[in-house]
Amino acid sequence: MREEAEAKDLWLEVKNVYKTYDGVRFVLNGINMSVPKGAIYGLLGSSGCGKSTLLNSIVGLMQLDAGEIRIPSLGKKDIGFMPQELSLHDTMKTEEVFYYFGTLFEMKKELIEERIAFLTSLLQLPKRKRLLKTFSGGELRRVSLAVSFMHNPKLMILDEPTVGVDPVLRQSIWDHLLKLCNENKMTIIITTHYIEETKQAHIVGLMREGVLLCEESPKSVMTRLGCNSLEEAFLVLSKQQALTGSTNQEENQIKITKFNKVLSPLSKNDKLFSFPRFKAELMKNYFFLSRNIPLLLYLFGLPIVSCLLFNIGIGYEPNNLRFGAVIDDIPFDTLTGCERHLKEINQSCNMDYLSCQYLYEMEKTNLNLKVYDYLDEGLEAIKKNDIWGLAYFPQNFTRNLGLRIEFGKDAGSEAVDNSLVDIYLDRSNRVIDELINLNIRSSFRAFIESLFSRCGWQERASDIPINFKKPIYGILTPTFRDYAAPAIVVVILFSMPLVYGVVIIIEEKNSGTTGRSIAAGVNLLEVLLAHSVIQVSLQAIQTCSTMFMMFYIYEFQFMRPFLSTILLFLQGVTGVSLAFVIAIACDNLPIASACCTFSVISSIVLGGMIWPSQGIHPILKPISIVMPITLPVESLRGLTQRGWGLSYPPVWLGFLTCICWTIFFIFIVYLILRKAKAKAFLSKKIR
Ligand SMILES: Nc1ncnc2c1ncn2[C@@H]1O[C@H](COP(=O)(O)OP(=O)(O)OP(=O)(O)O)[C@@H](O)[C@H]1O
Repeated sequence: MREEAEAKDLWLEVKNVYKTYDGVRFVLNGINMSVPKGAIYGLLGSSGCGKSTLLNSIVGLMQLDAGEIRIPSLGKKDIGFMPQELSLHDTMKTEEVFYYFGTLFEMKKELIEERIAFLTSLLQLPKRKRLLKTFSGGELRRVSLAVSFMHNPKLMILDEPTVGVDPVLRQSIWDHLLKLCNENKMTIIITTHYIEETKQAHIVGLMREGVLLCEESPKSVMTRLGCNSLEEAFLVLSKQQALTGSTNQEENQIKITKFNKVLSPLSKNDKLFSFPRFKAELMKNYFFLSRNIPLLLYLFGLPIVSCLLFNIGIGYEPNNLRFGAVIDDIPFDTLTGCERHLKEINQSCNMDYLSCQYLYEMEKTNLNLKVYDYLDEGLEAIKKNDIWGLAYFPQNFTRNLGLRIEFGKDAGSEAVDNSLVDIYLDRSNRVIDELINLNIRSSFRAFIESLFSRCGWQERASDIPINFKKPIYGILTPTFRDYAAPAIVVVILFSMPLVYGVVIIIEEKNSGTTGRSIAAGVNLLEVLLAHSVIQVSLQAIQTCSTMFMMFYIYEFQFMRPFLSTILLFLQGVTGVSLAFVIAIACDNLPIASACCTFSVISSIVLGGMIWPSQGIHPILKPISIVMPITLPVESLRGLTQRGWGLSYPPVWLGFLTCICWTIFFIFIVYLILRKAKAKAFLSKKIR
């Protein structure tokens, strides 16, 4: 086969190729094409006839349904490809684009500079320091054309390079192409809408509805059909095709099911990994990131802002909670009256007005008391949301409580029953309800302690006989913030790379940048490795800034700093690898965003941030345990709050979880990429 093509001196042969996107209509419908060495091959056809599909299939970015592409003597490095769309990051400068492709093609710096100077003058490119996003459409096409010339390839594949270019420049591009063919024996395949300009080509292929209607020199086709222009010849051939109806869509449908999926030889890379290509990718990612100030602010600012918000917004006790009281056992009907009385009793052992004494302690908490005259009035206030609850002191409360305190176990049941304070609550808000409950109990203890102290009785005898000693781990009075802090740190570091990675990779994919790089020789391993290096570096910075905020500025308990840092870093790497899975598997940004949101929300809900994983429903428990953040959160608690080391199972299980998930995600990425379909998918926007 190879010998056959070489014998004919063909650089490229396309044999009987078929391609359908929807399984119904054939965009390429049995195309045969032969491109001799050193020729300009003009591929002509109306919009949508399949030209770009054919070119993309030739450079290996698309899978064919049947047929064969033969490129016997050329590798990826020998091809210069200019896709129909720009497929370059528009936040890069012209010179950066040149350096990116130059590095990728392993060109020396001097040679790159030489080519920049030459191509800038030939194609009248704008200044090399300008960002692509400031260019007009025509200027962008010229830059795109220039980079495909960059490395003096043997075969140029140009998809509409002259669109939007003024006629004089168009002619000079054609002159240059002819010169390259004549002097350098370069072979060029060029598609264009301007049919007449292909008169200068050595061969024209006229394409319609996925079929090549003819393939011969412009002169020969015009002579054969007796036409004065190529435009006219194309019209005649199109009419003939319409009359014979030679597209045979149904027949082909049957044929194709028998064929295997076909890829161009150019889809293969010479090496699994090349350092210059990796370096070029790294360079491109760096340029992209360094130009994107909002993105940088997001990446470096968000961990800090999240920590700030967490510390400002979460865990502080709600204060000024409105609470009512109805006092039926004493003549004072306002708190002011109570206060006046309390001043009178001063430090004495006074057993009068005990409801007042209790309310006085209650007011010292974060309850904002309001006294009502009647119980109904107070209950109405709860219903109207004026107060969160109400304490009702029945008649003779003071006398009965006094009896209860004085006679203890000998106090009669009447004294016990009538010394109760009735509490009515709006329990619709669990957190506030718990807080009010706590305040009611703690102020009662304070009131009894104060009474015992003033009466010279053993103060401690009034307390419940339970003594909380200094905690073995943790602090004496932990708050919700202490509980949630390790989880929020893990969630931040897991979700940050997730969002960033997915957005960047999908954006690159959809803009065709990845596809163009792949056509130029980069492989997906290099693309992902370059992204990994950038992401892991960002991850390291984000880990340090998050830890600085939480453990240095906000002084959360922090033991085992080294192991904690490693764990958090690994957690971020898990996020990066999950980002790769989502970005490669998902078709578009909204679906990918939904996947990210789901991953983050399920991690927060099931990962032990809001509620301990030990209390999760038995059905969800196994899922919760294997979630990427559940065990790492426990591990971080063990490290920072208990000072445990790697020998403790809760600690090493966290590390193991991160490592296992990372390996699993990388394996999924590998499986997806192994499918040739993914290659076409990655470049689906290259048109
Ligand atoms: N990814 C895709 N999924 C589905 N259909 C597609 C896809 N890409 C192209 N097509 C369809 O295939 C047909 C051929 O498209 P192609 O881009 O190859 O045409 P073309 O000849 O290059 O057109 P133009 O000159 O306008 O660029 C069109 O009808 C187009 O809508």
